[in-house]
Amino acid sequence: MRKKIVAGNWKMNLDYQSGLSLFSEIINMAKDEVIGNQELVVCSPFIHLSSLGQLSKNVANVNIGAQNIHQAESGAYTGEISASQVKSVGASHVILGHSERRAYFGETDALLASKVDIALKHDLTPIFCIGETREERESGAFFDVIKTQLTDGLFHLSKEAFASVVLAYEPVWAIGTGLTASPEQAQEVHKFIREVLADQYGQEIADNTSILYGGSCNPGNAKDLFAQADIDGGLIGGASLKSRDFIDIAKVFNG
Ligand SMILES: O=C(CO)COP(=O)(O)O
Repeated sequence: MRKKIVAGNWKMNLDYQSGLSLFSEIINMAKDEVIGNQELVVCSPFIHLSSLGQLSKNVANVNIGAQNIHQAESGAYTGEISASQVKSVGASHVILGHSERRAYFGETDALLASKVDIALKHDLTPIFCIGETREERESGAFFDVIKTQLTDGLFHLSKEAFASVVLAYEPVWAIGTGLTASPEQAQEVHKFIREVLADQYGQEIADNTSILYGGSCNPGNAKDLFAQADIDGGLIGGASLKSRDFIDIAKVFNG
């Protein structure tokens, strides 16, 4: 059975104290209310990570992650943060390939491939994001776009290395727009992704890879999305900034 995961992406929100308060609420609610085998991951800004690492030390079902890392080991890269640095404060995950990083920071598939490598080297689980723009959806090119993102960003990995990767399908047109992919639209792409994985790495890897959906996911639509055969959880933006909403989304997997 592949892992069910609900990950929050706080993006560039929350000052230090507000982040700590939100995270404290999340772990308290998770202890009382999240009773299945699902895993929660909170991907905060770098400034919070060390403190969240302390707060979540003994909380089995809540992990923390970064939203980016640099591709080099260390060195003269002013303003950047390395994989080993985020690992050292307790992060277990890192979001890579988010469409905002691709669009606003020029992150290419080739750059992302090297970020994936350094993440895995430091035992960080990449939550690797893929997804098409509105134009690519409307032109019908989206299957090709997604296959290229997978191929160029990830398929240099060995089967053993790929087994540690989590995927997130985030159609760009659904991010922060309130416009969610329908469960059927999302399932169609998730199923396609799993077929591409099976071609590349075999059926067992394809069956064991968690593929999350992201894009205006909220407590109102999570149940129908997560009920789809190939959707294994969510990568949540706006709704992860409210403890009640984030926990309610995670509770869909309580069973
Ligand atoms: O980008 C996202 C998560 O990484 C999705 O953001 P929203 O849930 O705010 O649409």
